[in-house]
Amino acid sequence: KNTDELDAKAFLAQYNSTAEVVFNAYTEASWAYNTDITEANKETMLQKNLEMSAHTLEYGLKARQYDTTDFQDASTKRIIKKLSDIERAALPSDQLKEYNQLLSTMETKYSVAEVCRENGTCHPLDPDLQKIMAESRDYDELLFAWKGWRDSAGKILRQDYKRYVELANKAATLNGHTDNGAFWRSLYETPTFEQDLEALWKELEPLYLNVHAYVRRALYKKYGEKHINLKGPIPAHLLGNMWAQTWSGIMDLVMPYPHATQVDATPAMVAQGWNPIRMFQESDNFFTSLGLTPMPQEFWNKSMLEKPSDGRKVVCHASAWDFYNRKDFRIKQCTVVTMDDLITVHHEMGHVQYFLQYKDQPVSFRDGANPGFHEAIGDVLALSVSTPKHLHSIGLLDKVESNHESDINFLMSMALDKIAFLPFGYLMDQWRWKVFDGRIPSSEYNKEWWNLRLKYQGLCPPVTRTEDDFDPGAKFHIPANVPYVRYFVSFVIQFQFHKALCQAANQVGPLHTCDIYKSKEAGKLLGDVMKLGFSKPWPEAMTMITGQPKMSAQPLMEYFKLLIDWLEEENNKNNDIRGWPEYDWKPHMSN
Ligand SMILES: CC(=O)N[C@@H](CC(=O)O)C(=O)NC[C@H](CC1(C(=O)N[C@@H](Cc2ccc(O)cc2)C(=O)O)CCCC1)C(=O)O
Ligand SMILES: [Zn+2]
Repeated sequence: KNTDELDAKAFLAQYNSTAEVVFNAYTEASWAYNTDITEANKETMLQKNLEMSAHTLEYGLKARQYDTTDFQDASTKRIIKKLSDIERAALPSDQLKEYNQLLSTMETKYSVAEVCRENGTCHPLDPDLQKIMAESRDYDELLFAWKGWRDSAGKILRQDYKRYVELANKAATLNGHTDNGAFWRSLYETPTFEQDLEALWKELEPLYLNVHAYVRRALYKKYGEKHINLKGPIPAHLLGNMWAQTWSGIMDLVMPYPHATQVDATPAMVAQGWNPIRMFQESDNFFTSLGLTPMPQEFWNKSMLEKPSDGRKVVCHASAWDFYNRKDFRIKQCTVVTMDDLITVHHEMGHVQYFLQYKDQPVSFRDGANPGFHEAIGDVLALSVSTPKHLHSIGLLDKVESNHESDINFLMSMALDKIAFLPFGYLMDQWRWKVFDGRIPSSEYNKEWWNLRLKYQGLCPPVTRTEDDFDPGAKFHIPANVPYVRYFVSFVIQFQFHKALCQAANQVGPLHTCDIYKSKEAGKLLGDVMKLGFSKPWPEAMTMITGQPKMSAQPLMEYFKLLIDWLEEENNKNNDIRGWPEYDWKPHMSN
């Protein structure tokens, strides 16, 4: 083994400069494919992916030659260790080709899927089916979209997925992991990661049960006892979202005080003629108000901020892209003019801000401190933007009342996204970790999916599901091979960051009214952590922001304190039970 540290540093310098070229070539090809799905673009992307894996293999095998035990430089040790895991490049070349082919096939099938009516009109997920799921209040119309999407996008992926699992696991074991889920969890460098997550969930579950009970009562009023059992799970297609992962789509059905102030800025955005560019400029303005970096001109020139109208097939699922040349950063988003998408704009811009802040790190450190950090940045700023005070300041709410009823309305709208999301963010990778480690065989993919959906979210399918279905495949991240527990982590830590930044900004008053807009102190705190990238273990980054190294549910619960007390009282008044003891109840099925 080579113990020469200077030799290792020279090796890493060579890695870094060659990696930028190879990663850039692949990212350009992937962008070309994602923004114009054609066979030719797919072939080019697959070719560039193979070239990137060849580079990873060559340098990974060399990295493994070093014994870094006595190295002085912590960064050199850290990069050598990271390069030594060569992921899919460990596969024999024919299986690597098969694996890459599977991934692009699954993502393509998902992205081009649509649901057709008897009259022949067909609906893509974006924007058609998403709009139906958020806006329709017709039980059967919702069922048409919900079942149709799973028939068109989920079902057809089952066999591809089964083979993908085998190859992903093979690559993981060739890199010394027990399975692919263990590899994914290793990115958090936290031996107690699973226990920590379970402890957070146990702390937060009572909040979710109160929101679930309250929303179930509202849906009971709307859809009646044929479709809602006040002691049972909620049919999964009634929550305002295709996956019931966020529930703000049904805010109109659950608003506690309909006569208090509105919280939805969408009508004002539309009335004032906002367009996608304006939404991104507004977000850029918020970031620069904190003293963070403005989007470079190349971002505005090369991003795809709207669904193309020239008939091109694109991957509409929003995403942020680092082209690994320290200059080129883009967002691809089929933006629609709604408050929901203004939040997503901030989420994606948070990724690009992170790219900008760590762009001068070695390539191996151009990542979040952990994947949850990368997901949290944009959402932290969105917590300030979402306040009635801020929306009023940018002309999207005509009046702001700071009274109890308006507070409860606002907190309910936030809870329908942030609290409703927690069980979904947690269960997605519980299902995948069990698939990867074999606890869920392919013969039980769908049964176990619905067991987790019942256990954590208290949902049931509106129609019978069988193993002919593959409902997990109907959620982007599953066919797209994108881990998901990062979002659960993000939804917890973003409130820790929000609290810390509000303190840095000398904001007084309750956490849910804090707006860090224009605070250079808050911006510096966040910017300094983003500059680190992946160069330090994430507890160090957590300590830089919050003064302590752990994930904590306390700031989230502090933020929602008023609502938690109100819900407890309201659900008691209605004699509503928390949970779904009649767990095997099934909704009436008309057809
Ligand atoms: C090249 C590349 O892939 N880059 C990565 C970023 C990176 O790794 O650098 C990336 O852009 N990933 C796409 C993904 C998109 C979105 C998403 O999928 N969100 C989750 C969960 C959620 C839900 C509500 C919410 O408020 C926040 C998150 C979902 O919708 O289920 C869609 C809407 C928001 C974020 C993303 O941005 O995380
Ligand atoms: Zn994200």
